[in-house]
Amino acid sequence: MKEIPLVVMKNVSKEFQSKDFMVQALDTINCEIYQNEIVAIMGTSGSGKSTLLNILAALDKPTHGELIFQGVPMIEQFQEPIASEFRKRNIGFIFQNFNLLDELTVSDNVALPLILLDEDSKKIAQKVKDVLTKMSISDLAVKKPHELSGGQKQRVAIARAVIANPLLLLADEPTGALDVNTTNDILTTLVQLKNLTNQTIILVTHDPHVSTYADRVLFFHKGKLVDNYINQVNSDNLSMIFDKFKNIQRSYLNV
Ligand SMILES: Nc1ncnc2c1ncn2[C@@H]1O[C@H](COP(=O)(O)OP(=O)(O)OP(=O)(O)O)[C@@H](O)[C@H]1O
Repeated sequence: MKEIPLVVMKNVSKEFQSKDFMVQALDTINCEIYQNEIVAIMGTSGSGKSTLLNILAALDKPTHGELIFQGVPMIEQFQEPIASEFRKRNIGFIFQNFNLLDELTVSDNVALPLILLDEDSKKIAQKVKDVLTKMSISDLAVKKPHELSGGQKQRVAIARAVIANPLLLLADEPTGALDVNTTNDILTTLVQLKNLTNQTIILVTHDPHVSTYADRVLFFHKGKLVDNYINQVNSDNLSMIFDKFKNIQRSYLNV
């Protein structure tokens, strides 16, 4: 039996109309994302990556086309207050700059999504304990974000993103502020998380090395989905991804 995709995009387009001209941020995107996949999104600046993440998170609405989430067309999910309810229940966010609240402890930062879901405080305490253990950061529970390294901050942010068991994790340059070793450590953690919990992760990156950790790489150019590379076992994926990205950049620069 064929697996039902977690997300289906059918002819999804997004246009931004300003006073004098129109920007085609996304142009007729057709794509399926499956459960338990890590999908990397690469593309030149302005190719529509952030617009795509915003639409997947119901922070913005496509101008044309259809999004189907778990087999159900998203219609009212693009309208508040249903949109924020949809996000709370289904989407976890990971950002380049972590977006932790400085005045709260690690535990309180991680608890936030469950507080927003009005969960019982005893349950929250147990879930926070469990997720901190899973992320190997139990020893950081009472620290404040300013006392942590970049890698530790991102681990806390990942714990916060997954504590409510969202179906989809959206990560915008999750390792953009980290050094190479910490980047590898965080990406290995995301892969383990995916294997452990069947998590689906969509991450935007400019870095071909980061994309080698994904199952699949989608390449965007001028709002179009122009290529799709499946990482292979025992293959030089880095060179393949690097070449594809370079070609897209070349055509962008017209050289
Ligand atoms: N709110 C908006 N109003 C008008 N134009 C917008 C808006 N948001 C994005 N755009 C335009 O849509 C296009 C795609 O933008 P987007 O931010 O999705 O690109 P990106 O691939 O994420 O770029 P980057 O890698 O630089 O972050 C760009 O031309 C951008 O200027």
